[in-house]
This record gives sequence, C-alpha cells and structure tokens, in this order.
Amino acid sequence: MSDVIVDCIGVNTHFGAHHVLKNINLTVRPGETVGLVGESGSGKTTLGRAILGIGPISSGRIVFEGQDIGGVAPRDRKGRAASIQAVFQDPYTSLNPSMTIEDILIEPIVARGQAAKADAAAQVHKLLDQVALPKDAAQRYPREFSGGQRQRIAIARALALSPHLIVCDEPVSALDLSTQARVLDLFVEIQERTGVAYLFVSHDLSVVRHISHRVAVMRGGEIVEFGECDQVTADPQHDYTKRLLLAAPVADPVRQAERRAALRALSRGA
Ligand SMILES: Nc1ncnc2c1ncn2[C@@H]1O[C@H](COP(=O)(O)OP(=O)(O)OP(=O)(O)O)[C@@H](O)[C@H]1O
Repeated sequence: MSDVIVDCIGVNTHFGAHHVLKNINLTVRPGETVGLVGESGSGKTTLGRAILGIGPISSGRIVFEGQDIGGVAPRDRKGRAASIQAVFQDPYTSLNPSMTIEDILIEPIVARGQAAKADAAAQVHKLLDQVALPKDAAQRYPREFSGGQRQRIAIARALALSPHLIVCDEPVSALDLSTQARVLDLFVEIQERTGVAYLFVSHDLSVVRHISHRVAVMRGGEIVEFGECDQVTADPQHDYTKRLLLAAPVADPVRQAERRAALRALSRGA
C-alpha cells in the first residue's frame, strides 16, 4: 500500500480575484488523522471541498490513491470518489428529514450501484452497531434523535461505502462539549477498527489535538505549519498556533483561567 492516500501538490484556488488557497502542500497517510485548523476564512473548507471533488482548484494537483483527481469532474470519478466520504458540521440539516434512518444509510450504497436495496438493508444493523446506536433506530426518523445521535448517523452513512478517507468538516462544533468528547472518541475508535484516514477540519485546536496524528495550520489561505501534533502545538516559536489553542473554548473553568493567563502573557510578549 502507498504511504500517502491523498497528496495536495501546489494547490491554488481563486474565487474571482480572491486568492483563497495559496500553494497548498498537504499529505494524508492511510489510517492517520490530519487536523486542519485555522481561523474563520483561512480556507479550510475550500481545501476540504477541493479534496472531496466538490470545490474547484485553479492550479496544482490533488492525487488520491495514486490518481490525479484535480480537474476531473466529480461525476466522472464515481469509483474513486466512493473511497472519499464526508461528515459535515450540522447534523440537523445534513440528514433528509423525510427518510428513515435505514433509507438514509442504504442510499449511498444503492446510488453507487454497490448493492440492491434488499442486500443493502442487511448492512444497516452493522452500520448502526459501528456507531453504537440501537437496531431499532433503523425505522425511525432524524427528528427523533439528538444532535450527537444525528452525527453518529451521519458517520454511519459515511462508513456505508467503506471509505479510505473521510473529510470531516467541523463535525463536532455544533454539539455541546460532553457530546463532542463522545463523538470524537467514536471517530478514534472507528479509525482503530477500520483503518480509515481522516482530514479533520476545525477552528478549534484543542479538538484537533485530541484526535490528530499531524496538524496543518492554515492562515490566510496558506499552510503556515504542518507537523506532528505535539510538535506543532507545543513549539514556542509558533505564536500563531499558540493563540489558536488558547482561544479555543474549554469546559473546565480552571483550564479556562490558565489559558486566559497564558494568552495575556503571550499578548504582552508579542
Ligand atoms: N464559492 C465561493 N465564492 C467566493 N468566495 C468563497 C467561496 N467559498 C469560500 N469563499 C471565500 O474563501 C475564503 C475561505 O473560506 P473557507 O470557507 O474555506 O474558510 P474556513 O477556514 O473554512 O472558514 P470557517 O472556519 O468560517 O468555515 C473566505 O474568504 C470565503 O469568503
């Protein structure tokens, strides 16, 4: 197996005169989590969408499992695209409210022609089990579930096609803090079980630190740091990354106070 699942090489994206992605070089290896962190507007979602094939690139290459997918329209890359799935931020709008959970889970399998509906239905209980939801969830509707449970359903839907990479765009930021922790643990557990890789987009460096092997930090459309999680977040040279970490919300008031003090010290030194 190749040691790189997705390789972004000198990727640029322009929206009109706005240069949004600037010479992005980023790799994700099989089975690892790369956290993509940065302030609002730094280009994280644009990069995630480009890798998913639902957003444009102006130049450069995106190579997925050895094949150049930049410049190939999503409709023309059905087979390979099935190996990349997505989990988005908002579990309230990402699930069709008029479909049962079973229909939501089997839709991608049937749409890709990977199985007939009856065969796909047989996989539903396994998918629910993978995200720790009960079997009887299958015949219910999204409105009957909490935000955290809906995000579990979205994860199960992403897993239905046994992807090699899941682009997770702020998948826990709409959830309360204790639910966030449980869903993050689920992501880790699924990775250990299936070997799936994640590109994990977040504005919250503390969330990214919890889940990532490597972290890329974006600022103004550029990757300003990329390395092992501990290196990136602990290096005192990197004030920008430190600020992101300190600015991230935390539940624990003691840690919150510590962070505020550290941020004040950092501001004084800047
Ligand atoms: N389709 C588009 N047309 C024009 N400009 C766009 C488009 N999509 C994104 N942009 C611009 O590109 C920049 C980066 O946006 P992007 O959503 O990638 O940032 P982000 O880091 O994901 O931010 P957030 O954390 O707020 O989601 C922003 O200035 C945004 O306005």
